[in-house]
Amino acid sequence: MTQLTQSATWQQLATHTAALPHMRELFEKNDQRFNAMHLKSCGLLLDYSKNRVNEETLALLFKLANEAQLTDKIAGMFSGDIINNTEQRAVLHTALRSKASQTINAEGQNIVPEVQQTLAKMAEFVEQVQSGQWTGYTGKAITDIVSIGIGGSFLGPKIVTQALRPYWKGLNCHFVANVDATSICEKLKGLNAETTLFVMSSKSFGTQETLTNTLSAKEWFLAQGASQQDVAQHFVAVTSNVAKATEFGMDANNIFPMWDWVGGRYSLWSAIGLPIALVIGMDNFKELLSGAFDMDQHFQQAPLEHNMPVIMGMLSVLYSNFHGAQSHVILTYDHYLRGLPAYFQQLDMESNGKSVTLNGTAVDYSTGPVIWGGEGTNGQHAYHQLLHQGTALIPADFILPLQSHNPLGEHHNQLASNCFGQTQALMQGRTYEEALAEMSSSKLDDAQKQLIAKHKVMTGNKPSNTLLMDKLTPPTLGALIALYEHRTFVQGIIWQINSFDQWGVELGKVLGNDVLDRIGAENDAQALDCSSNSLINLYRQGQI
Ligand SMILES: O=P(O)(O)OC[C@H]1O[C@](O)(CO)[C@@H](O)[C@@H]1O
Repeated sequence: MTQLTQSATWQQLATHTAALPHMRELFEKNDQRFNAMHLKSCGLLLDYSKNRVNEETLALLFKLANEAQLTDKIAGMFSGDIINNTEQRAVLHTALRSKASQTINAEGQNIVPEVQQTLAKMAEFVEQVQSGQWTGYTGKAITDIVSIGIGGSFLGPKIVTQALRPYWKGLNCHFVANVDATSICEKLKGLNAETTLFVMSSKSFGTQETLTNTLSAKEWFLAQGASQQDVAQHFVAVTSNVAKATEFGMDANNIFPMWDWVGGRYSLWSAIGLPIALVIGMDNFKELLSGAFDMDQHFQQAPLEHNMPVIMGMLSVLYSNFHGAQSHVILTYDHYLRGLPAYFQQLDMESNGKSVTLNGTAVDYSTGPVIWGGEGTNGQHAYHQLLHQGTALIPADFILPLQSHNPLGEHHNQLASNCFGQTQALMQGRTYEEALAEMSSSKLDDAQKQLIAKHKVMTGNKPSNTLLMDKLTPPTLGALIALYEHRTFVQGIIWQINSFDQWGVELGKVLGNDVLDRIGAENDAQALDCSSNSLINLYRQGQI
């Protein structure tokens, strides 16, 4: 057993959680439960009262957090400690939303001035493109941005741009990530090369999908009548590999920097967010940063007991390690936030999908759960069935802005009612007696009623958090995303894992390239396992 699972607090949590009454009972006995278990900060309200906790559970969870020296670890991340120990890097995405007056050192150097310079460069570029001063090769203003990237260099900009649709300033934005040619071909259909600007985002400038898509975009651009020297006007890059980007044909002035101390899935706050800024404007982009900054302050300063990311992170630990939960669902009751579950999936699963501790010991407890989800109310007519009556325990986060950007008749009342109704149903469930009573006026005979009642029973006691905001705005979105970033960090600290590397994903890249060589080779593949050899050879034949 590891020290963690042997610890007295861990053992106490195991005993305590097994004996905790049903949430229905906890609510019946305490009508102040919401008052005691909600928290407001950074434009967000977290109601965590519908969780399998009482004061003692929370006290034990905070004890566990203290034993993991969570407060010191938070301070360490913000001050640039090399916490990504396998890549020997600091983890300073928080510096990207810092104030100009701050000093934050990475490897002994204050990085705030570079961050500010990059923001200024972005602001200048955004202004030029939005105002029409930056023109395409025939002198026309830019109308469309095509953002090419993958993973962290794609999903953040895409989801944020989608979420902030009401703040768009006039430019259209299209995102290409998949190496499947269908993606880029479909996106380019209908675009005019004269008015299209490509933003190539790749920290390494070496990711196969992004390079291939960018080269295809360039070929398309040249095929439309543009020349090689027009490339610089239509292709800009965000990368830490300036040499490779200039080799590609980009003007060194149009290359926006990235740094080793920013992980891909934490990078939307950097120049990787350039497509966001082009679409919503630099002022709104800065508001997004300021919402995240507020959450950073809260995370660093609030006591653990009143700290939103800490509470959410520790609740996740509770369900993963003491209730056997293998997954966690994120349900956004806002159409603009429909992409957020996928973003949080990347954030959490790439960060906490680990099975050895920082010092290489195999864990003997569950780490990151599967994160999934979708938009309410659609899921209620599909997979919510399993949430209510399936055998797996799946903690849920419900996210709802109180005011809609599109107030229309009864829509928002219905949306909110569904959101609250779901959390209530999950918590209280329906007993056999209640199910039977509901059928009292039915003409069915008793045996049939009893049978159906059994099928209608919902055990309840299913945990959920509800996150509210007044309205979805750049700062509330910034705070919301930073909240989940820090929640992910908290879990990683308790589990003693490195939340900032991704060796599994890296292996996939290497093997993919190896297979590509074999697909293009002259002779049939033979050196791999028989399944891989056969699949490659079938592919070479082009038919089964
Ligand atoms: O920005 P790059 O270097 O193209 O990498 C893209 C993505 O690839 C990964 O390294 C792994 O897929 C992600 O972490 C990263 O965001």
